[in-house]
Amino acid sequence: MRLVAEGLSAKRGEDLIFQDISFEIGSGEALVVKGPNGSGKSTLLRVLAGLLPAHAGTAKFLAAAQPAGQIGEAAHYLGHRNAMKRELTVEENLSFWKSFFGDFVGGAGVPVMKAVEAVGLGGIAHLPFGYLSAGQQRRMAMAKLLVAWRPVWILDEPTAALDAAAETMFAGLVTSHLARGGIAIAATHQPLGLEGVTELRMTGFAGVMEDVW
Ligand SMILES: Nc1ncnc2c1ncn2[C@@H]1O[C@H](COP(=O)(O)OP(=O)(O)OP(=O)(O)O)[C@@H](O)[C@H]1O
Repeated sequence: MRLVAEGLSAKRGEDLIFQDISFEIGSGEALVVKGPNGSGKSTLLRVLAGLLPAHAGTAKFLAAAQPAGQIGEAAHYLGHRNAMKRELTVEENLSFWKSFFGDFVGGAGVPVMKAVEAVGLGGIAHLPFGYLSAGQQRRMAMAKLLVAWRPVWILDEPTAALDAAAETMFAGLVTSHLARGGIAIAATHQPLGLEGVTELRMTGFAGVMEDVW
């Protein structure tokens, strides 16, 4: 199983945000995307997840005995927002996502209550999501990654609003995911505590019209 990006570039409006990004990562590997504010990290992740079109280049998910596919179909995308309904309980939210996503070929998600325990919040799944603290909400958004199997995790600032213990917990989740043969791509300013990751440094062309450079 591999992700292969070749010559990717993306625009926002008329502005070219980045150009000619290529990388390849395989099963059990992680790519950490670094760079200053506005350098295009979130834009790159959104292109990889299929939420924005690439201006040029390709990004493919390749697995044995399957035709090359879009990465988004094989991926969980955890963006800046948690994508949970405040009025529904944690359990209701996670049950919704579990049935909505279903499992991608080759793996199975864990039961909702196990996912809640895995993020260290067993005992509060009956509460409306909106009652939780910012850090607890982020942890519950991470539980979403566990309830349905997706080989690829695309994570945008996953540990923002988390305390040190939660950062360690999250590094453990990603390490387990990689050990299961998964792939992770994370944009972050904070160290994730993962070993053996490939780093992609964005420099960014934000605000520069294409014909200027
Ligand atoms: N809808 C849009 N229209 C025009 N420009 C945009 C749009 N969305 C983002 N941009 C610009 O694209 C550039 C890259 O933004 P992006 O969010 O990808 O950066 P980032 O590296 O993730 O930043 P941060 O570290 O602050 O999260 C920024 O200059 C931003 O202003």
